[in-house]
Amino acid sequence: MNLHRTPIQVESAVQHVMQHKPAVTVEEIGLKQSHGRILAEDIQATHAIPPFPKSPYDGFAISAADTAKASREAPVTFLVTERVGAGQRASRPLRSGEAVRIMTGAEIPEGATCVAMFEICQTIERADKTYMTIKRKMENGQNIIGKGSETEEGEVLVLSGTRINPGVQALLATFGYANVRVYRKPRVGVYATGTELLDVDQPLEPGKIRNSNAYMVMAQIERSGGEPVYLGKLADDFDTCYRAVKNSLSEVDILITTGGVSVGDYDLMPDIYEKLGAEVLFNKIAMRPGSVTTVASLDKQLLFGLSGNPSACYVGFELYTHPFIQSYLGSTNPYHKVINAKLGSDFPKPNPFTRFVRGFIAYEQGNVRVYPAGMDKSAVVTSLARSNVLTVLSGGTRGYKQGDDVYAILLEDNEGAREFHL
Ligand SMILES: Nc1nc2c(c(=O)[nH]1)N[C@H]1C(S)=C(S)[C@@H](COP(=O)(O)OP(=O)(O)OC[C@H]3O[C@@H](n4cnc5c(N)ncnc54)[C@H](O)[C@@H]3O)O[C@H]1N2
Ligand code: MOO
Ligand SMILES: [Mg+2]
Repeated sequence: MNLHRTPIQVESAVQHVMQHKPAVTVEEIGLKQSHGRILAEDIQATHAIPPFPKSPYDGFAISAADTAKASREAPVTFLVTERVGAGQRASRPLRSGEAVRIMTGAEIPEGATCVAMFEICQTIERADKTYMTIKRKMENGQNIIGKGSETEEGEVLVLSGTRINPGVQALLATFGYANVRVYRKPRVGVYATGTELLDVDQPLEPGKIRNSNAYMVMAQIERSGGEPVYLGKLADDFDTCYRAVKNSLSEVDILITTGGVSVGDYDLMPDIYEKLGAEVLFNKIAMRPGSVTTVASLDKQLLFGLSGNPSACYVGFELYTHPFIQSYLGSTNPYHKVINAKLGSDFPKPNPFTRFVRGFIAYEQGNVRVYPAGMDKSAVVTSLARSNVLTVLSGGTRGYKQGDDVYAILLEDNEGAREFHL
């Protein structure tokens, strides 16, 4: 076991991971299932919006020219010939002196050049006929949503690589995409290693703990857009772990293990990578927690050796596995967004390595503040429950004070970012 590892910088570790370009594949899925997926095709307007001139109001479709002389003193009267609701069409073109009672969204009848809202018109019933009077002049085109006024046919509206949000889904439906081409989700296998691990449904035993990492990581995979595949927990036995890891590689696109990456007697992952013939991209990063996060590559597949310590495991996933899953998804914004924020409370402990403090965001009097979510130790699990940001405290010899300017990495913003800089 080589006890001396050379730490690399966080950004450089991210680059090492992201230099691996996975072979993305595309699948076609139903529109209803597409929310949150990444588009693998541009969305082009298959027709103009609106596809016909339509009324934005409930009112009367008339010819504006007929109102040229209308005034309070001299109202103009129209014969109401028919009524059209949205989805209906007038039976014939409108003639001068006629009005069609029209509802919001209905097609403007031929011959009509404006719509007068009900509120400015008066309706009169006389001898079985309906008339409408108006006391003001209307303009040509007034209250008409013109054909193609929103978008023309053929316009590219959403680019491939974009996440499908509710608005994109509305566009897909508008243009008749009953099915849509999206990038296939990578299957991300998860093994939790550790002889001390109990299943969730097992009672506590002396010296043992329940396996929380696997469930945490599976939720992180889902949050990042991947498909988690739980492969189980493994006792710290070399042959068992080696065989399990080797055999699972053909079943998944990406493999995550938790635990066993440090320098302890039962930390088996370094030897497993060696026996597999995998190339270790890095096994020490200048960060806390998660400094022992290890990533190895084998036949174009990446193996993420996340730490066993829950907070270290969590941070290692968000910094390195998250963008890789996103790049598997063909996303043009694979990274978490990094924003400027003010530190909400003092953080007196200095650290030579950059810290990624699990925290939460608050908006106070127009300021974005970030607060630590609880105890800030690698072995801690409780603070993770309240975390939605990683506050970045650059390494150095000083602690941080309330109000200091810091970066915060947003974990629950699903738009992402094109680049990642700290
Ligand atoms: N001599 C040194 N010791 C350690 C170093 C070091 O540089 N020199 N690094 C420390 C750091 S930093 C970390 S982080 C941990 C990393 O440990 P491992 O990744 O090897 O993980 P394990 O030893 O397997 O477990 C560590 C810890 O986490 C608990 N654990 C493991 N799996 C789970 C799970 N699925 N759910 C919940 N908790 C889990 C395990 O019981 C241990 O308590 O090493 C330091 N040591
Ligand atoms: O890798 Mo350890 O989490 O730095 O604490
Ligand atoms: Mg260990």
